[in-house]
Parts: sequence; C-alpha cells; structure tokens
Amino acid sequence: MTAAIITENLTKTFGPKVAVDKVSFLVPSGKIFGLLGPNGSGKSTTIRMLCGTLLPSSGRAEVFGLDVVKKTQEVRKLIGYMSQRFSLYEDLTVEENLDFFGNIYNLPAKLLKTRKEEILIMAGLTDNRKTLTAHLSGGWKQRLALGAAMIHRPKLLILDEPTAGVDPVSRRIFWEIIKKLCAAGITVLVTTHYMDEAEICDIVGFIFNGKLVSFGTPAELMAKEGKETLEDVFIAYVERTTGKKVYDFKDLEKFIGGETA
Ligand SMILES: Nc1ncnc2c1ncn2[C@@H]1O[C@H](COP(=O)(O)OP(=O)(O)OP(=O)(O)O)[C@@H](O)[C@H]1O
Repeated sequence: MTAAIITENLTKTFGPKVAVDKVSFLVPSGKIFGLLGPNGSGKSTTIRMLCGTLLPSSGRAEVFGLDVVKKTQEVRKLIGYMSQRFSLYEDLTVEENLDFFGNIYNLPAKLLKTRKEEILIMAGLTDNRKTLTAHLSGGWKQRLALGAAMIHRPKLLILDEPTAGVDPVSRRIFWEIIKKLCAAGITVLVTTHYMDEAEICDIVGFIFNGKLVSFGTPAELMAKEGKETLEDVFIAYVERTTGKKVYDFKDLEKFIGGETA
C-alpha cells in the first residue's frame, strides 16, 4: 500500500521553543489519521510543514512520495486544507465561494461547473447555492468549507479542528461525508479535541510538547494503556507527561465541604 504521508524526525523550532520534536510516522493512503494533542502541542505546526507553508528546521516529510520542501508546488496540488476558521468569504454566495476556490486552482470553466454541482450535492447545499455565506448556519458553512477544500479533487484532505463549534447533527453528517470520501480512496488527516471522533479514525497519533508519544489504531492504544476509551488514554498520557493529576478532586471536595470558606 502506498504511503500518503511519511515524516522522519520532522522538527520545527521557533527560537528556543521546540514546537515539533523529531516526529516520525507513516500514514497509508486511504486511511483516516487523527492527530491528537492538547492546545499548543504542535499539531498545526506539523500540518503547516506538510502543506509547505512552514519550512522544517530539520528532518523531512513526504506526501505521496513527494518531498514537501523540494516539491512544494506539486504537494500543494495533492492537498485540500480546511482550517479551523473555514476561510470562506462571508459576503459571497455559496456558489461564488466555490467559484473563487476553483479559480485559485485554475480549473477550466466546464470542469469547475461539474465539480461545483458534485460538491453542492455532497454538502446538501443545492437549494442554497445563491445564499450569502454569512447567512448559512455553522454546519452548512462547515460543509461548504469542506467542499471548497475539495474543489481540485485532492488525494489528501487536511482538516484542522473541522467540527469545533458545530452542532451534533452537523457533526454526524460531516463525519458520514468524511467516511464516504475515505471509502472512495481519499486520505484524511484530521485534528480534533473530540475523542468520540478520534475513535472513528483508522489511526491516531498523540502529540505532547511537540513529541509523538503514541501512534496506532484506537483499539491498539486502548489495549496498550488498559483503558476503555481514547479519552482515558489521552488523560493517562497528559498525566504521565506532566507528572500531575488532570484534576485534583480533593480541592473540589474541600470547596463543596466549605473548608475553603
Ligand atoms: N510562529 C510561531 N512563533 C513562535 N512560536 C510558535 C509559532 N507557531 C507556533 N508556536 C508555538 O509552538 C507550539 C505549538 O503550536 P501549535 O500551533 O502547533 O499547537 P497546536 O497543537 O496546533 O495547538 P492548538 O490545539 O491550540 O491549535 C506552541 O507553544 C506555540 O505557541
């Protein structure tokens, strides 16, 4: 099976700060890979290096066999990126946003028209094509942003906290779409703070303080830690890394008991 992503000792420093520290992993193509970790652990920095918007300080990465530094332009054509903020133009209609992203990728008019129709159907937005993006609900904006990221038919979709702040129904629809895209052969790299979403992933990687501390299927990681959920695995890693309990309930008991008064 071809590798969609390979990183070898990938490292990024910002002055004295080591944001990504010798990270090595391999994601086979056609899989959903969840990159997990607390805020500030190095997820976005890793993604930015894969997309070629940030140069690694050392180490290397490949996307479908192409070095992200030496073949940046080719790599970018293979990647569809959806940021946390959705990057849509609120003052454009649904269709105009898709036109905008299609033009960025220089899609010929006829092809853009076909892709647009496919995406409107995929996102359930056919009846809203003329709606101003600002007037869409969060879930629809999210699906439009996904559509915009897919307009050039990327082989690798990178989704940075795609479901942050959207309602549970939209979250469910979104993940059904992701699973279908994956079944059609697209590889997905997704960051999320929702552990129920992480459990849907084929492979997950936990990153803490820039270091990849664990990598495997959700079942493998739960078995290794002797935990029943990925949330418990996540908390176990945080406690081991920081040497502290995530929350000391004694303080809460004291507070409830009025001892702090
Ligand atoms: N341009 C930069 N200059 C200096 N430090 C940076 C820069 N970008 C990121 N960092 C630092 O690198 C570390 C990793 O940041 P990064 O954004 O990759 O984390 P993250 O896991 O994506 O966090 P979040 O979940 O909050 O998005 C953080 O300590 C951050 O402050």
